[in-house]
Amino acid sequence: MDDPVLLTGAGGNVGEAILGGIGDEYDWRLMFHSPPADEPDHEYLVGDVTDDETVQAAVDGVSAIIHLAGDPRPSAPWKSVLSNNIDGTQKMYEAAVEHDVERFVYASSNHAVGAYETDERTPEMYRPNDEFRLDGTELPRPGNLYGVSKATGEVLGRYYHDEHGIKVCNVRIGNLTEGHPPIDYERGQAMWLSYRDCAHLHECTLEADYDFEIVYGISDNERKYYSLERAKDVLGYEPMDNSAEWDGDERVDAN
Ligand SMILES: NC(=O)C1=CN([C@@H]2O[C@H](COP(=O)(O)OP(=O)(O)OC[C@H]3O[C@@H](n4cnc5c(N)ncnc54)[C@H](O)[C@@H]3O)[C@@H](O)[C@H]2O)C=CC1
Ligand SMILES: O=C1O[C@H](COP(=O)(O)O)[C@@H](O)[C@H](O)[C@H]1O
Repeated sequence: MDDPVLLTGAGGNVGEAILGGIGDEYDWRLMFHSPPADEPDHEYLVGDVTDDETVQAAVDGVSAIIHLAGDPRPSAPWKSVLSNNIDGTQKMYEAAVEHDVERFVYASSNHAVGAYETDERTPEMYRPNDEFRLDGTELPRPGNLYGVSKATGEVLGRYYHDEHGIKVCNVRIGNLTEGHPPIDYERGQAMWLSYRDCAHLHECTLEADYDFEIVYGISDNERKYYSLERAKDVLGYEPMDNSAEWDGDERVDAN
């Protein structure tokens, strides 16, 4: 990839995981919401994804976008997700099409499908021997307004792909936690995404050949209710981590 890759939300947790793993592999253009404390190693700009001028400057000349910026709180109120997540994502797509960007990788969420976790299915579906799997072909089923905004971001991608041909990969990220899986949290362990798997998965989204995809972004956890088949088959994702190999913050079954 010769032209820069735009990473929005670069100062957040997912941005940190991506840059920590594949920071040296690409010519990045980073977008921050507020000025970074330390001088970044890459070209960067500061601004809001709902601001047209900033978005135009951010997108001009890039070949791909990994769009992370937004309000990540499952409890986020409508006003915030409407602006930061939905309007911000639509503006990014519009500019991407205008500037002939080849591919758009969108940070969707487990919360776009959170309401599949019904009282009848839980907590068994968080456990290794349960066979219930979501695979990305199911309809969105959000359990909160944040999830509604993430599902809407996926649908925006569907529209911009179908109408304008941009390659789109929606990554329904699980629970990104650094170092070890979430502790005493079965749901989080079932959808753990380690930092190194997060970086590798995003590298796959930048390299693989696809048109429009919805994949799950989790590690290869023994206990899981999201299928990784699509991410493996289409993107070539080869996750290295598994929450079942951990007892709290201790690795009990090292690779
Ligand atoms: N961390 C996780 O486990 C998961 C994260 N995600 C998604 O991944 C993305 C990144 O999440 P995190 O890094 O965890 O969150 P974060 O809060 O650490 O990072 C988000 C970044 O976006 C920036 N931002 C927010 N609104 C903005 C706006 N209007 N304009 C420009 N920048 C803005 C924030 O300043 C922040 O640096 C989010 O879209 C979130 O919904 C989805 C599922 C799980
Ligand atoms: O989309 C997200 O999901 C993760 C996991 O959800 P949780 O409700 O089990 O905590 C969340 O931690 C993250 O903040 C959010 O952006």
